[in-house]
Amino acid sequence: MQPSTSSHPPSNRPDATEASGRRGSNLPTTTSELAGLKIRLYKSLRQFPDFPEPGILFEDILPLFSDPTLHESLIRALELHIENSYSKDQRPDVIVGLEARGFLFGPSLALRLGAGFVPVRKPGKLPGPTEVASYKKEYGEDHFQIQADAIKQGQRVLILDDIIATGGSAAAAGSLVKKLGGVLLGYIFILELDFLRGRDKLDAPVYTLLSSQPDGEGT
Ligand SMILES: O=P(O)(O)OC[C@H]1O[C@H](OP(=O)(O)OP(=O)(O)O)[C@H](O)[C@@H]1O
Ligand SMILES: Nc1ncnc2[nH]cnc12
Repeated sequence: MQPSTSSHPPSNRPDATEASGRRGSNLPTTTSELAGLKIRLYKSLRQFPDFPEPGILFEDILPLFSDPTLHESLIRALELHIENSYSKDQRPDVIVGLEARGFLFGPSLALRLGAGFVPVRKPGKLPGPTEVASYKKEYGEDHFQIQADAIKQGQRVLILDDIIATGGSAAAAGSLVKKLGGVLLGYIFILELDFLRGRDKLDAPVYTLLSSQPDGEGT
Protein backbone atom coordinates (compact mmCIF):
# COMPACT_ATOMS: atom_id res chain seq x y z
CA MET A 1 0.00 0.00 0.00
CA GLN A 2 1.28 3.48 -0.76
CA PRO A 3 1.34 5.86 2.24
CA SER A 4 -0.79 8.98 1.92
CA THR A 5 1.25 12.14 2.20
CA SER A 6 -0.89 15.14 1.46
CA SER A 7 -4.17 14.97 -0.39
CA HIS A 8 -4.45 18.73 -0.69
CA PRO A 9 -1.29 20.25 -2.12
CA PRO A 10 -1.65 24.05 -2.21
CA SER A 11 -1.75 24.18 -6.02
CA ASN A 12 -5.05 22.31 -5.98
CA ARG A 13 -6.90 24.85 -3.92
CA PRO A 14 -9.85 26.65 -5.44
CA ASP A 15 -8.82 30.13 -6.45
CA ALA A 16 -10.63 33.02 -4.75
CA THR A 17 -9.55 35.41 -7.53
CA GLU A 18 -11.38 33.27 -10.05
CA ALA A 19 -14.46 33.17 -7.83
CA SER A 20 -14.67 36.94 -7.55
CA GLY A 21 -14.57 37.25 -11.33
CA ARG A 22 -11.60 39.65 -11.14
CA ARG A 23 -9.53 37.52 -13.49
CA GLY A 24 -11.63 38.53 -16.47
CA SER A 25 -14.62 40.83 -16.39
CA ASN A 26 -16.43 38.81 -19.10
CA LEU A 27 -16.08 35.43 -17.42
CA PRO A 28 -19.31 33.57 -18.02
CA THR A 29 -21.52 33.82 -14.94
CA THR A 30 -21.58 30.06 -14.55
CA THR A 31 -17.77 29.84 -14.37
CA SER A 32 -17.65 32.37 -11.61
CA GLU A 33 -20.59 30.75 -9.80
CA LEU A 34 -18.85 27.36 -10.02
CA ALA A 35 -15.59 28.77 -8.66
CA GLY A 36 -17.38 30.32 -5.66
CA LEU A 37 -19.16 27.08 -4.89
CA LYS A 38 -15.91 25.11 -5.02
CA ILE A 39 -14.23 27.35 -2.45
CA ARG A 40 -17.10 26.93 -0.02
CA LEU A 41 -17.22 23.17 -0.53
CA TYR A 42 -13.46 22.74 -0.19
CA LYS A 43 -13.38 24.54 3.16
CA SER A 44 -15.85 22.09 4.68
CA LEU A 45 -13.76 18.96 4.05
CA ARG A 46 -11.87 17.24 6.87
CA GLN A 47 -8.92 14.85 7.00
CA PHE A 48 -8.25 12.04 9.49
CA PRO A 49 -4.73 10.56 9.61
CA ASP A 50 -4.31 6.79 9.97
CA PHE A 51 -7.89 5.82 9.15
CA PRO A 52 -9.02 3.15 8.42
CA GLU A 53 -5.45 1.90 8.82
CA PRO A 54 -1.99 3.37 9.56
CA GLY A 55 -0.55 5.40 6.68
CA ILE A 56 -3.90 6.40 5.16
CA LEU A 57 -4.93 10.05 5.31
CA PHE A 58 -8.70 9.73 5.18
CA GLU A 59 -10.64 12.43 3.35
CA ASP A 60 -13.97 12.99 5.07
CA ILE A 61 -16.63 14.40 2.75
CA LEU A 62 -19.55 13.90 5.13
CA PRO A 63 -19.69 17.56 6.30
CA LEU A 64 -20.93 18.36 2.79
CA PHE A 65 -24.19 16.66 3.70
CA SER A 66 -24.75 17.82 7.27
CA ASP A 67 -25.43 21.40 6.15
CA PRO A 68 -28.24 21.68 3.57
CA THR A 69 -26.71 24.78 1.99
CA LEU A 70 -23.44 22.91 1.38
CA HIS A 71 -25.39 19.94 0.07
CA GLU A 72 -27.24 22.22 -2.35
CA SER A 73 -23.92 23.84 -3.36
CA LEU A 74 -22.45 20.43 -4.15
CA ILE A 75 -25.37 19.41 -6.36
CA ARG A 76 -25.42 22.82 -8.05
CA ALA A 77 -21.66 22.70 -8.73
CA LEU A 78 -21.95 19.27 -10.37
CA GLU A 79 -25.01 20.37 -12.33
CA LEU A 80 -23.11 23.44 -13.61
CA HIS A 81 -20.15 21.31 -14.63
CA ILE A 82 -22.38 18.95 -16.61
CA GLU A 83 -24.34 21.80 -18.23
CA ASN A 84 -21.05 23.43 -19.27
CA SER A 85 -19.52 20.20 -20.56
CA TYR A 86 -22.30 18.56 -22.59
CA SER A 87 -24.77 20.01 -25.06
CA LYS A 88 -28.41 19.31 -24.19
CA ASP A 89 -28.71 16.34 -26.54
CA GLN A 90 -25.45 14.80 -25.25
CA ARG A 91 -26.18 14.91 -21.52
CA PRO A 92 -26.22 11.67 -19.52
CA ASP A 93 -29.26 9.40 -19.52
CA VAL A 94 -27.98 7.63 -16.43
CA ILE A 95 -25.85 8.54 -13.42
CA VAL A 96 -24.12 5.49 -11.96
CA GLY A 97 -23.17 5.91 -8.28
CA LEU A 98 -20.67 3.68 -6.48
CA GLU A 99 -21.42 2.15 -3.08
CA ALA A 100 -21.50 3.70 -0.60
CA ARG A 101 -20.54 7.33 -0.84
CA GLY A 102 -21.61 7.66 -4.47
CA PHE A 103 -25.12 6.96 -3.18
CA LEU A 104 -25.08 10.10 -1.05
CA PHE A 105 -25.30 12.53 -3.93
CA GLY A 106 -25.81 10.45 -7.10
CA PRO A 107 -29.61 10.21 -6.84
CA SER A 108 -30.13 13.93 -6.15
CA LEU A 109 -27.83 14.90 -9.03
CA ALA A 110 -29.64 12.48 -11.35
CA LEU A 111 -33.01 13.92 -10.35
CA ARG A 112 -31.73 17.46 -10.94
CA LEU A 113 -30.52 16.47 -14.43
CA GLY A 114 -33.64 14.48 -15.33
CA ALA A 115 -31.47 11.36 -15.61
CA GLY A 116 -31.90 7.90 -14.11
CA PHE A 117 -29.82 6.66 -11.19
CA VAL A 118 -28.23 3.21 -11.13
CA PRO A 119 -26.27 1.84 -8.15
CA VAL A 120 -23.09 -0.20 -8.43
CA ARG A 121 -22.99 -2.27 -5.24
CA LYS A 122 -20.66 -4.39 -3.16
CA PRO A 123 -21.31 -8.14 -3.60
CA GLY A 124 -24.44 -9.95 -2.48
CA LYS A 125 -26.76 -6.94 -2.28
CA LEU A 126 -28.51 -6.91 -5.66
CA PRO A 127 -31.28 -9.33 -6.64
CA GLY A 128 -31.73 -10.90 -10.08
CA PRO A 129 -29.11 -11.35 -12.80
CA THR A 130 -26.01 -9.24 -12.25
CA GLU A 131 -22.62 -8.56 -13.78
CA VAL A 132 -19.57 -8.64 -11.48
CA ALA A 133 -16.11 -7.02 -11.60
CA SER A 134 -13.28 -7.36 -9.08
CA TYR A 135 -10.84 -4.58 -8.23
CA LYS A 136 -8.08 -3.42 -5.87
CA LYS A 137 -8.37 -0.13 -4.00
CA GLU A 138 -6.17 2.02 -1.74
CA TYR A 139 -6.85 -0.25 1.25
CA GLY A 140 -7.92 -3.70 0.15
CA GLU A 141 -9.68 -5.70 -2.55
CA ASP A 142 -13.37 -5.89 -3.39
CA HIS A 143 -16.02 -6.76 -5.98
CA PHE A 144 -18.69 -4.62 -7.58
CA GLN A 145 -22.03 -5.74 -9.02
CA ILE A 146 -24.64 -4.11 -11.23
CA GLN A 147 -28.07 -5.41 -12.21
CA ALA A 148 -27.83 -6.78 -15.72
CA ASP A 149 -30.86 -4.80 -17.00
CA ALA A 150 -29.99 -1.52 -15.26
CA ILE A 151 -28.51 0.17 -18.34
CA LYS A 152 -29.91 -0.09 -21.86
CA GLN A 153 -27.71 -0.47 -24.95
CA GLY A 154 -26.52 2.98 -26.07
CA GLN A 155 -27.55 4.93 -22.97
CA ARG A 156 -25.12 7.71 -22.08
CA VAL A 157 -23.64 7.15 -18.62
CA LEU A 158 -21.65 9.24 -16.15
CA ILE A 159 -20.01 7.44 -13.23
CA LEU A 160 -20.02 9.34 -9.94
CA ASP A 161 -18.11 8.79 -6.71
CA ASP A 162 -16.73 10.85 -3.86
CA ILE A 163 -13.03 10.06 -4.26
CA ILE A 164 -10.67 8.57 -6.77
CA ALA A 165 -7.62 7.07 -5.06
CA THR A 166 -6.00 4.16 -6.95
CA GLY A 167 -8.82 4.22 -9.51
CA GLY A 168 -9.60 0.53 -8.96
CA SER A 169 -13.25 1.05 -7.96
CA ALA A 170 -13.96 3.45 -10.80
CA ALA A 171 -12.27 1.26 -13.42
CA ALA A 172 -14.33 -1.75 -12.29
CA ALA A 173 -17.54 0.31 -12.49
CA GLY A 174 -16.56 1.50 -15.98
CA SER A 175 -16.08 -2.07 -17.13
CA LEU A 176 -19.56 -2.98 -15.84
CA VAL A 177 -21.20 -0.06 -17.64
CA LYS A 178 -19.54 -1.07 -20.89
CA LYS A 179 -20.44 -4.74 -20.41
CA LEU A 180 -24.10 -3.67 -20.31
CA GLY A 181 -23.75 -1.66 -23.53
CA GLY A 182 -23.70 1.80 -21.96
CA VAL A 183 -21.78 4.64 -23.60
CA LEU A 184 -19.40 5.85 -20.90
CA LEU A 185 -19.27 9.65 -21.10
CA GLY A 186 -16.84 9.94 -18.22
CA TYR A 187 -16.23 9.99 -14.49
CA ILE A 188 -16.95 12.64 -11.90
CA PHE A 189 -15.39 12.78 -8.43
CA ILE A 190 -15.43 15.30 -5.62
CA LEU A 191 -11.78 14.69 -4.71
CA GLU A 192 -8.76 13.09 -6.31
CA LEU A 193 -5.68 11.74 -4.55
CA ASP A 194 -3.43 12.87 -7.40
CA PHE A 195 -0.30 11.12 -6.16
CA LEU A 196 -1.95 7.70 -6.63
CA ARG A 197 -2.53 8.46 -10.32
CA GLY A 198 -5.85 6.64 -10.34
CA ARG A 199 -7.05 8.45 -13.44
CA ASP A 200 -4.39 6.59 -15.46
CA LYS A 201 -6.54 3.45 -15.05
CA LEU A 202 -9.59 5.08 -16.62
CA ASP A 203 -10.30 5.20 -20.34
CA ALA A 204 -12.95 7.93 -20.34
CA PRO A 205 -12.69 11.64 -19.40
CA VAL A 206 -12.23 12.36 -15.68
CA TYR A 207 -13.48 15.49 -13.89
CA THR A 208 -12.63 16.20 -10.26
CA LEU A 209 -14.58 19.02 -8.65
CA LEU A 210 -12.15 20.01 -5.90
CA SER A 211 -8.64 19.10 -7.03
CA SER A 212 -6.33 19.83 -9.89
CA GLN A 213 -6.92 18.78 -13.46
CA PRO A 214 -4.00 17.91 -15.77
CA ASP A 215 -5.36 20.13 -18.50
CA GLY A 216 -5.61 23.11 -16.15
CA GLU A 217 -9.40 23.11 -16.43
CA GLY A 218 -9.95 22.28 -12.77
CA THR A 219 -9.97 24.36 -9.60
O1 LIG B 1 -9.84 4.66 -6.19
P1 LIG B 1 -9.92 3.54 -5.20
O2 LIG B 1 -8.59 3.14 -4.65
O3 LIG B 1 -10.70 2.38 -5.73
O4 LIG B 1 -10.68 4.09 -3.92
C1 LIG B 1 -11.82 4.90 -3.99
C2 LIG B 1 -13.00 4.24 -3.36
O5 LIG B 1 -12.75 3.99 -1.97
C3 LIG B 1 -13.81 4.52 -1.19
O6 LIG B 1 -14.84 3.60 -1.03
P2 LIG B 1 -14.76 2.36 -0.05
O7 LIG B 1 -14.53 1.13 -0.88
O8 LIG B 1 -13.81 2.63 1.05
O9 LIG B 1 -16.22 2.20 0.47
P3 LIG B 1 -17.39 3.06 1.08
O10 LIG B 1 -17.75 4.12 0.07
O11 LIG B 1 -18.41 2.02 1.20
O12 LIG B 1 -16.93 3.65 2.38
C4 LIG B 1 -14.32 5.68 -2.02
O13 LIG B 1 -15.64 6.04 -1.66
C5 LIG B 1 -14.21 5.16 -3.42
O14 LIG B 1 -15.35 4.41 -3.82
N1 LIG C 1 -7.69 8.40 1.51
C1 LIG C 1 -9.00 8.15 1.36
N2 LIG C 1 -9.91 8.90 2.04
C2 LIG C 1 -11.23 8.64 1.88
N3 LIG C 1 -11.71 7.68 1.09
C3 LIG C 1 -10.84 6.93 0.41
N4 LIG C 1 -11.01 5.92 -0.46
C4 LIG C 1 -9.80 5.49 -0.86
N5 LIG C 1 -8.83 6.22 -0.28
C5 LIG C 1 -9.46 7.12 0.52
